[in-house]
Amino acid sequence: MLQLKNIKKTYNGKAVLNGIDLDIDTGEIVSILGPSGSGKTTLLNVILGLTDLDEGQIIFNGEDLSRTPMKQRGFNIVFQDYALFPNLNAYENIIYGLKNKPGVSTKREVRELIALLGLGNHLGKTVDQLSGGQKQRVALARTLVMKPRVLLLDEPLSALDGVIKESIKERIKTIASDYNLTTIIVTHDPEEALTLSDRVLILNEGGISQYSTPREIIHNPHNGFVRQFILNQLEIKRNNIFSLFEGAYA
Ligand SMILES: Nc1ncnc2c1ncn2[C@@H]1O[C@H](COP(=O)(O)OP(=O)(O)OP(=O)(O)O)[C@@H](O)[C@H]1O
Repeated sequence: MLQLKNIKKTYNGKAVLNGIDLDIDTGEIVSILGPSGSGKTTLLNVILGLTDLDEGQIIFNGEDLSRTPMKQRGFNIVFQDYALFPNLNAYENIIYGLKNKPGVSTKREVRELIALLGLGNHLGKTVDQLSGGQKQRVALARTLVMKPRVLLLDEPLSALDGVIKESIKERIKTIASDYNLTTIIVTHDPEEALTLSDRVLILNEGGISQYSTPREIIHNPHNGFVRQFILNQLEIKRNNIFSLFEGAYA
């Protein structure tokens, strides 16, 4: 279990995270959802160890990691822009991290992961020959071969379109369940958060507005912000689609 206790972070005198308390069960998918500037990326970076926290604790399976350097936490992130090495092909990108830590994944495990992510036919392609969805899967594979203890994903679906988005979503769910891997995802899209996650953390101005299952958020929004920001966005999306066809059957 990953526990965040009273996490605080201030930039230039402004509280960006103002006391976040959170428990995430092992194998759970949690989305961090909120408007621009609400502190999503800062929270992700604090968990990763890229950003130091000012106050509070990060406890993983009972071990206090609050001051543990990023590399020793054993958490790993897929960045929004994938950050693949352009001079390497897909396969070389996937196994890159194993050069320094051989044996973390066996050849068989790497093969299984490549099959799971449907990358078998794309291994020889250079990065610029890969589509957005393929790049995302290579980035996921490259991270997963290192067997992170927690997987962090920064806006993993934002650059992808409809069908590809659904396919990546399903793969993320499969990975979290097959590997019992705690997965934390930053998104600004309520639909993504609600359809992908076991629980959704809704941030507003550095504080928790609601932390619940998608079902609970839909049926029992805890406050006006959740209703306004999250549910209204979904309603607007829905109405936009339905208004397109209004009168079509008249
Ligand atoms: N390194 C930094 N130095 C100063 N201020 C920062 C720094 N990083 C983030 N901030 C500020 O902290 C606040 C939260 O930023 P953060 O990037 O966490 O928000 P976010 O919810 O991820 O936003 P977005 O959806 O736009 O990416 C913003 O006001 C931002 O300007």
